[in-house]
Amino acid sequence: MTLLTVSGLSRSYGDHAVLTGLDLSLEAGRAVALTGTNGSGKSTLLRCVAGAEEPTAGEVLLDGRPYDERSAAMRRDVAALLDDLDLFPDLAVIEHLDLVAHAHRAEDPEATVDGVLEEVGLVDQADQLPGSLSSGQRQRLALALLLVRPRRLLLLDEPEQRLDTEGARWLADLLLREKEAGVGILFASHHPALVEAVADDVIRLGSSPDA
Ligand SMILES: Nc1ncnc2c1ncn2[C@@H]1O[C@H](COP(=O)(O)OP(=O)(O)OP(=O)(O)O)[C@@H](O)[C@H]1O
Repeated sequence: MTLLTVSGLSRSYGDHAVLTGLDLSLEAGRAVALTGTNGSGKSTLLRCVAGAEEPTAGEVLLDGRPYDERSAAMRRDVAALLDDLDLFPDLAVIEHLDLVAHAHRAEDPEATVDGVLEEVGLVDQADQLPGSLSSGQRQRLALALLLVRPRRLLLLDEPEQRLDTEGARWLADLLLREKEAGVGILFASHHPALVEAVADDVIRLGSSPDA
């Protein structure tokens, strides 16, 4: 069964048609990259798939069924890093991770959180508040929030942003490991090396060449 199927997806803002009749499918353990110029519709597509935005036409199926973000069971399968990360200003890094791990009933939340802090390189920042993090550390926290919860589909909007060179390589390894674990990944990126390393298929939105 195909993990994610998007068919005939269109999204317009007024008379500006951003996406018209887009089709894609993604199998478990594979990755599809969305590339294209600024404004070509990558974030719009990810937001429509995540249920954060209503498509003008078309449908999004998860395991062959219409994706409904009101269903807790379906939400559990889909972990998204979009452009809208909201953090609690008075909860430390580790408290954010604890909260999400517990909310998603991770098997051993403490061990999961400790392992993820190590994985994303935030052990020394575990007790810091979000406002005191560097922008790259904040991005690492955003990624960590995906890793402490169950997931079968990752939706990632420019996951490489604000990461240093080593961080970008780590991210590629991380996403390859996610694929090996059977997770499907749909991600938008402006980072050719990440796309090359991780994507099985590339969908280029818009028509003019990417920068
Ligand atoms: N709420 C909105 N109202 C009007 N226009 C919008 C809205 N959201 C997005 N757009 C427009 O839709 C187009 C696609 O935007 P989108 O953010 O999907 O592009 P993108 O490919 O992700 O770009 P980038 O590479 O800059 O992240 C842009 O022209 C944008 O201005």
